[in-house]
Amino acid sequence: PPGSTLFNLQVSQYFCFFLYFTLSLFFLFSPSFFIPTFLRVQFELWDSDDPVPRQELLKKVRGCDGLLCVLTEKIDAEVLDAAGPNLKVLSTMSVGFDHLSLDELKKRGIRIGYTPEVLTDAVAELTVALLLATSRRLIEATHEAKTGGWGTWRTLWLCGHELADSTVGILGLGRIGVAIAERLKPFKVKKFIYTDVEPRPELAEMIQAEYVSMDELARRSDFLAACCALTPETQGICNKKLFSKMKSTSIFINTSRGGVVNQEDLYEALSTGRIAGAGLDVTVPEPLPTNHPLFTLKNCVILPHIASASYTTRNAMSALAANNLLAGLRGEPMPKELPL
Ligand SMILES: O=C(O)[C@H](O)CO
Repeated sequence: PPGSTLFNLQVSQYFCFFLYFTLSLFFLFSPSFFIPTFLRVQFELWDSDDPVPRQELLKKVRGCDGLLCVLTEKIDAEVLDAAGPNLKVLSTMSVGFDHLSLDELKKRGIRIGYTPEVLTDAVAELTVALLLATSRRLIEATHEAKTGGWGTWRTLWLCGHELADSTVGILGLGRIGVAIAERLKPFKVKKFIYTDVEPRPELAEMIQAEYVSMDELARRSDFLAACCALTPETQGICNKKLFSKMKSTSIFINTSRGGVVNQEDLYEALSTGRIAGAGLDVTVPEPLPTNHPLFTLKNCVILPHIASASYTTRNAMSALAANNLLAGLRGEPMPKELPL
């Protein structure tokens, strides 16, 4: 009878069926049903490997709902003002976010996607390669071999420093620091030490790393790898004070951001033999001018910011960046969202 639970149940069953049927027909005959979501987004592509010129970016970003950028684009108040109030999502194809004005983005309620984890293996691998190239003087050695410097076998010629029995220090322990240590362990490293704003017990346990002060990190490390993000706190943190405490046989490696190093201080430390060598994948500025003093040093190996440059990783980064953007535009949780 009307009013009873059974009636309500039947009515709601009929209603659900009707709804289901109507919606099915609608989707079946709606052209948009056959179009994947990404095609329903209108987008403009900067189809070049060179960075988009600033003026072009300021012009093209106007009225956009989302923006996908790489680390060469400085996303600051000027870009966000040019974009206007439509902009809801920013997706950067990078794990680093020092090119983004976080305060400005937060103020405007713009969500941010980034690409951690997918590049950890590639960056760790390159860091190890750079460390070995620097400590075993590979670049100098190939140069000597090619240019006639290779004479008879000589006892101390091109001797470097080995990892076996060494202490490796990590400045800023995160996923990448752990991945570097995991790869270095088979080289018979004796001890891993690290410093950070606070101890990171879960990560440290994975590599049996000891938490130490910055001073101790400098004094004890035979190899010191900077793996920290560039923040106002870490800006120029690898400076004269740090280098002056390091062993004269130690090797400094940086695959994080050039801004964490005071390059004048590093030049002095390297040119005076205060430390044995440095391997840098990142510098300030990028590209580093070819007449920069650091390029004159044999004990400094400089790479052009290629730590994540493997086909697999760059593909994974771009897919993740696109998926972050689409999820953000749909108002859904992003696969990797930067908490603000
Ligand atoms: O921040 C990053 O993602 C790296 O520096 C480049 O891959």
